[in-house]
Amino acid sequence: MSIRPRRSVLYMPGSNARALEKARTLPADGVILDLEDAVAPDAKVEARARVVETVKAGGFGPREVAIRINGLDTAWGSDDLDAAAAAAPDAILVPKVQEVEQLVTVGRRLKALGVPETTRVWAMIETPLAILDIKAIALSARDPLTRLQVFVLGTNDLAKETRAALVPGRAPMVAWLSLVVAAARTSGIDVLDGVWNQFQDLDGFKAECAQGAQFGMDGKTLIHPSQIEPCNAAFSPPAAEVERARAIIAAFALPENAGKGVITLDGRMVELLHAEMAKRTVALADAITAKG
Ligand SMILES: CC(C)(COP(=O)(O)OP(=O)(O)OC[C@H]1O[C@@H](n2cnc3c(N)ncnc32)[C@H](O)[C@@H]1OP(=O)(O)O)[C@@H](O)C(=O)NCCC(=O)NCCSC(=O)C[C@H](O)C(=O)O
Ligand SMILES: [Mg+2]
Repeated sequence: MSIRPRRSVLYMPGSNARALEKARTLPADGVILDLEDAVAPDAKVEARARVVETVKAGGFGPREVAIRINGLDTAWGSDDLDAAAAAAPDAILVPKVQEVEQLVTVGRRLKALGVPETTRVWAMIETPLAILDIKAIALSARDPLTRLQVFVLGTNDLAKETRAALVPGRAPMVAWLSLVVAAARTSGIDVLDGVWNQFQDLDGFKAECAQGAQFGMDGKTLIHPSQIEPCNAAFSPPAAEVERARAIIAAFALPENAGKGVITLDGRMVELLHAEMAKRTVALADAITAKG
């Protein structure tokens, strides 16, 4: 089982040269070089050129690199997509995806441009229509044309579009967040939680990381470097969980348990499904260790 950790993915405005420079050294699992909401209209064209140059220059090591383009219904989206395609990052993040057709359009363009299949598509889930049509959007990942790999929650836009409050604990959004995770799991899509805006409130941030991890999300999107380390910790399997997972795998490998579907380990029932979960936990832990 091969897993790419996506615990922490840091946005940086494409217009901020200093931030882009730091992208190669920060301990985030990934970075999103943003051309959309973090960049003012007057700075969009210059930011696009800077982001493309940055990605082409490489040097990101194990960090996954995504470019967030503007929507294809804006004045910049089409040129952003062509420019991002030429830079061939690990992923192109499409904002405000709310119907499958948007992903098909992007997939067709990448194919027509001959972009290597290693460049995948990530979709921002941040509108009411996306939430209501999340099953169809997730299932579209089964068509290789879409290259769909990751859902990125846009909780700020969700708050804007629905008028739901952004409050600690996120009670107004809980149903949407867990629905997105369930849909993603139908089609092998990873889920990144939305950002925590009050970046100086690290306790609040840690609580939201823990909540995202409990929902089953794979990681969280970030806005400030100070959020990276606590986020990595929150989305890494705890040592005790990894130890227990290794014990479960070892127990099922014992000759006396051969062919069994259920066993007892330390007074608890353990089924083969727990062994499958344990293998994933160990694979994730090993992938994190391998990153160094
Ligand atoms: C939020 C910020 C504007 C704060 O900036 P600032 O006050 O300058 O931060 P600091 O002085 O504390 O910075 C300290 C050093 O860290 C570097 N830094 C800061 N932020 C980043 C970053 N994101 N990436 C890389 N490096 C960063 C500074 O350069 C300083 O470095 P040094 O010079 O060496 O001391 C700012 O953090 C920021 O712009 N964050 C990103 C904002 C962003 O990208 N927003 C868009 C994505 S969020 C979104 O759109 C969500 C979604 O769509 C939704 O709907 O919810
Ligand atoms: Mg948004």
